[in-house]
Order: sequence, then structure tokens, then C-alpha cells
Amino acid sequence: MEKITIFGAGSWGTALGFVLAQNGHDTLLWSHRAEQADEINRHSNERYLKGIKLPESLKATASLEEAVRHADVYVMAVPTKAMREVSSEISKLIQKPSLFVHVSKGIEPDSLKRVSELIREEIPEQWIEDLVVLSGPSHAEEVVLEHPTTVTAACENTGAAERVQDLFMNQYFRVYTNTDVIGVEIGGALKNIIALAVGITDGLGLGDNAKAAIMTRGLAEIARLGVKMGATPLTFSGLTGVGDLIVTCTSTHSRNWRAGNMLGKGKSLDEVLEEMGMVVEGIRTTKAAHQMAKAYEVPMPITEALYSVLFKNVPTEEAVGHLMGRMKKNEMEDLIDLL
Ligand SMILES: NC(=O)C1=CN([C@@H]2O[C@H](COP(=O)(O)OP(=O)(O)OC[C@H]3O[C@@H](n4cnc5c(N)ncnc54)[C@H](OP(=O)(O)O)[C@@H]3O)[C@@H](O)[C@H]2O)C=CC1
Ligand SMILES: O=C(CO)COP(=O)(O)O
Repeated sequence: MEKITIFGAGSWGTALGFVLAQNGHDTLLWSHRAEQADEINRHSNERYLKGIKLPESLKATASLEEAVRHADVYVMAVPTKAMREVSSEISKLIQKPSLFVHVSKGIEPDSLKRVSELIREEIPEQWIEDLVVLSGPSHAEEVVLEHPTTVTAACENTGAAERVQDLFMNQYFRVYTNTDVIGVEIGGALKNIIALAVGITDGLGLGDNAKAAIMTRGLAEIARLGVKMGATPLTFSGLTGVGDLIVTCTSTHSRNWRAGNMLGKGKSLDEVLEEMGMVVEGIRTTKAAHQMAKAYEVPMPITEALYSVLFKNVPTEEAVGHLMGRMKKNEMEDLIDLL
């Protein structure tokens, strides 16, 4: 049994708390809101996981000091936007080297940093025993129903990835390991962009051919960027690549797909964000990926089309028309580039 603190008590932090507590670990969830911590101590988190009874052994606190003191393993589960701030606060309180696991899927605009890079910038190296990324096709709503779920623990140090595998793995939550941290983080972050785009075409009623097209060509542009950044091409055919792309683009649980769907049906971005009430990581990541496409000189037409809809007020139909009217290409151009 290990002592584990999860920072961030939204859908995913709470679902992972459910798994870890069921696995017998002494698990504490940190929320920045006292009333939410109180609710979790009464075994529910209705706003984020409606109707779910949480394990009695899962405890919560709103005291960051208590949360940092509690554990030897820290699971970072706040949205990407809050990751710097929370990491920086933790760094002021931490007193021993600990294993960090992060589960967030985004890229920071402007700095173009991956989440593991943000954490390393905010928490001095002496406190980070290892940093493992846990990612893959895993909607919180299904994990807490104990539906079979598979994810990947990625770290250059295989021993650390295996430790995380052992912490989380059980009969319904199967964890693989991988050493390709860049590929795992890029796949997890950028599939949200593609899910927003699929949500839009679904909202426009453009059908399943369009969905398959965006998913397939979307994966091509994710892999093209990832490989340029140093990822292993094969990672994109795994759980954190095509696997997470499938679950996010085809499930109504996905906030990114749902947000896109509302945009496709004519709502404004502000209306969509107000209605969602949960993080839609793909919006900020679209801004980052638009900047990365330029920085790494990688063509990313679907990302650019979405960027034009989200940030330049281009009508959704016009963006689709623009994508379809691009110059002729050989389908395998990307693959040839990767070989
Ligand atoms: N939901 C899922 O199924 C999965 C999510 N993820 C990833 O996990 C990450 C977290 O997402 P998820 O849990 O779904 O998000 P949610 O929107 O469900 O919850 C976000 C949580 O973070 C809290 N929060 C927001 N800002 C801060 C801050 N500055 N300091 C402290 N806490 C803060 C929110 O608090 P408040 O309630 O006060 O707003 C809320 O508890 C994302 O990167 C997401 O992509 C990965 C896999 C699956
Ligand atoms: O990452 C996820 C599933 O693997 C969750 O996706 P959403 O953030 O779109 O809900």
C-alpha cells in the first residue's frame, strides 16, 4: 500500500482516486475548494461524476500543505492551464523527493511546453524522483463504472513506469508501459483538437465519411508533428495515439467532441464554454498547435481549419470547404516523410 495524493478533484482526478483507493492505496484527493473536498469526504462528487458513490477509503482535503505532506506519490490531475500554478505551490511545500505522475492532456500556448516540461520548470529537480505520464483512451465516466479500460504509463525510466503500472492496474484498469514520453504527450494533447473538429462536422450533419476522414488525416498531422519533435512513429498507432483518438472522437462523454458538436450546431465559443462547465483542453491546445505547426514547419491543415473557426470567426462551413479545396496530394506523403 502506498500513500498517494491526487491534485485536482475534477472528473479525472476523482476517477483515478476511485481506482487507487479500490487498489488499497492510502489515497488523498486535493481540491482547491473546501466544499468540494467536504462532498468527496461524504463519498460523492456530483458535479463531475453524477450518481457515483466513491469508495469510503478515498479522502479529500482542501489544504495543500496536508496534501503535500500526505504522500510519496503525487498524481497531477488539474487542467493544463492550472498546472504551472499548482506545481509552483507544491514546490514551496515539498520536503522529500517523490514520484510524480501526470495525467493531463494539453500543450501550453506560447511556451509550447508539454505538461511534463511545465512541471519540471516549476518543481526543482531534487524533488522529482521520476515523472511518469499516464495517458490513453479513458473517459472518467466509464472508469468509475469499472468498464474495461487500457492506458499507458510513459517514462524514459522503465522502472518508474512499471511502478505506476503496479499502482493503478486492476481487473478493469489495465496499464501498459512505454518509454516514448514525447509521443504519448503529443498524442494525448492533440487528439482533443481532432475531436473538436469531428464534433463540428457531426454538428453540421456531415456524416460518417467526414468523421473517418478527419480522424485519419488528423492522426497523420499529429504524427507528422510528433515525429518532428522526436516521438517514435509507432506510438501514434498505440493507445495514446489512435486509441485515444477513437474514444474522444466517437464518444458523447468527450467534452471536446461535445464542444465541437455545439459549435457545428451554430453556438458561439463563449456559449459553448459556459454550457460545458468542465475543461475543454482542445481549445487552448489548438492555439498551441497552430504555433507549433509554424515553429516546426509542419503542415497541419485540420488544426489550421479549427484555429480559423475558434479564433478568427471563420464560419464552420467555410472552414470545411477550405479543407476540401486544398491542392492535390499523395495520401502516403506523410508516411514517406516518417520513414
Ligand atoms: N475527464 C476525463 O475523462 C479525462 C481527463 N483527462 C485530462 O485530465 C485533466 C483534468 O481534466 P478533468 O478532471 O476531466 O477536468 P474537469 O473539468 O472535470 O475538472 C477540473 C478540476 O480542476 C480544478 N481546477 C481548475 N483550476 C484549478 C486551479 N487553478 N487550481 C486547482 N484546481 C483547479 C477544477 O476545480 P473547480 O471545480 O473549482 O473548477 C476541477 O476540480 C485534463 O487535462 C484532461 O484532458 C485525461 C483523461 C480522461
Ligand atoms: O481524454 C479523454 C479520454 O481519453 C477525455 O476527453 P475529453 O476531455 O474530450 O472529455
